[in-house]
Amino acid sequence: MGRFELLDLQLTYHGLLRGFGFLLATYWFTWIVYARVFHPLARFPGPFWASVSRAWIVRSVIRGNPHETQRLLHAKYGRIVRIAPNELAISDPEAIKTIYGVNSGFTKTDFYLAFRAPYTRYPDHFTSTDEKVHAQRRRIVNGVYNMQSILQSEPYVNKCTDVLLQKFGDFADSKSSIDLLEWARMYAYDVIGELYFSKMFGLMKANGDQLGIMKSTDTLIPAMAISAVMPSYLRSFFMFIGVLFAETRKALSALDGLATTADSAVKSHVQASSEPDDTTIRRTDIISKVFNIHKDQGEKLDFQIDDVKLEAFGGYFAGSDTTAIHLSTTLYHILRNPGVYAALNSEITQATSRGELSVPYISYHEASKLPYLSACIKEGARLHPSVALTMPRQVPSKGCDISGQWIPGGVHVGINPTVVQLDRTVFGDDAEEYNPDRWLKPDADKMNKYILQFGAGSRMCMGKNISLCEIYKVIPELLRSYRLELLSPEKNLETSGFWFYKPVPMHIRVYRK
Ligand code: HEM
Repeated sequence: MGRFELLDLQLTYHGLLRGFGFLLATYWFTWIVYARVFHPLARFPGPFWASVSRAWIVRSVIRGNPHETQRLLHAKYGRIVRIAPNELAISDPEAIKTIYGVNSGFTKTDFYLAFRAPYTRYPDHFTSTDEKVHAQRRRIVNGVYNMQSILQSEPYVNKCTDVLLQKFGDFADSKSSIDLLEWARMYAYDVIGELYFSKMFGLMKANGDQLGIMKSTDTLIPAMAISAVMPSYLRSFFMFIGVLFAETRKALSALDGLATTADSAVKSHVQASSEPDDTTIRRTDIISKVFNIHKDQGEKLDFQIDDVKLEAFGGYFAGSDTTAIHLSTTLYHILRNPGVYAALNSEITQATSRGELSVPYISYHEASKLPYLSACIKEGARLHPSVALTMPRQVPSKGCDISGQWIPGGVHVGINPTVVQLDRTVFGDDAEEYNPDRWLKPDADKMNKYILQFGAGSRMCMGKNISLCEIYKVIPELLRSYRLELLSPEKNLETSGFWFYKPVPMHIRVYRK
């Protein structure tokens, strides 16, 4: 090739690059002018970069503190903040009903698709975005999750509590300190194992993770949360890159292990149900009840074995860490406030001596009648909800009015429980403090509708009763047998928030009473 031809080629190449650069700059310039001036959300305040690109929200989630950022944003900009070109974060407590109320017409956004397991026949309840399909599928299993049904599983929860109490006894004797969050997690995972996989995963017995199942959610949930806030066209690429990392592959193979456990749990039901002499395993746990729906009405409802397994996976993903966070942070706040701890202890001691709390197992019904315990648990959920991101919904096409502002249809809006549950107009000037007494005042019930800990409306948490059953039972059980002490009560709770609002390790010491 001659010298002039090479020069020509270089010029063409540079020309192309310049042309491409020019086009990109023009596109960005036009987009920024549109997003800032002409977009239907242009009048809403918020950080500049959030108004022009989703990169801002992705960065905020990668940093693991969207809850803190959003609180600061609302303090600076007010009740409605633009957190992405087409998305608003809302802090107005009255908007909970508008957005999440039954028949509000708001639907879950594509945010949730990032959490969906691939290749399922129907979407799982949590990620379902079609309200009609969601209502149909949820109706099939709803009865399994009402409190009456859940309480038939109390003996399985007691079994797990037994192991936890034994372990705490060992820690008391060996005078070793333990991480409250880690033990709450092992307990919550083992309960899910017992209820959905017909046996504990064995985490508490082994003093640590088994099959990598806790590590698996530690890896996958943050990745899913980051993926959920990015533009949907980038997600597959992001997930593909993720799979190149050994950590992600390990997390996925732990899920394979779980699938095998689910398979064998379901298989034992299939086998037992085909035995003629009625020697069916008469467990009254969740997997058995869900399996029985399949057995009795599977064809009519199109509820197959795979749907039974999907239910088990839902419990594992949605019901373990959420419960552990609620349990451990509530205990943390009780221990950190000596007055609260003393009052709760006295309530438990007196109720036990009056014969109102059974030995060896406190029942849910008994525990739920203790007013101060209830107040402590509600206050724990309020001050430290388990979810740290806005729960986004799409505004119905007719648009809506929120906080006195008109919001057009199609826009994504959401409320972050960690923001709204600290609202001073509802909870008072001490909203950032742990004060169970606020729930004992005569008109306290009015505050219930501003609690988003378990979501709201038709998308309200399905496993709420499972978690409440665990938490109401295990807290008085632990405090009745042991004195717990925080190792560093002066330290504030540090947290990270990738969808789940996780505290960092909280070390405690255990003493026998
Ligand atoms: C303290 C424990 C728990 C907390 C704080 C919690 C929190 C939540 C929240 C906030 C939502 C609504 C999410 C949204 O609208 O974006 C939700 C939904 C859900 N939760 Fe829970 N959850 C807990 C325990 C459980 C358990 C034990 C299960 C086990 C089955 C479970 C299963 C689900 C399911 C299936 C949904 C989706 C419901 C639907 O859309 O129909 N959760 N949960």
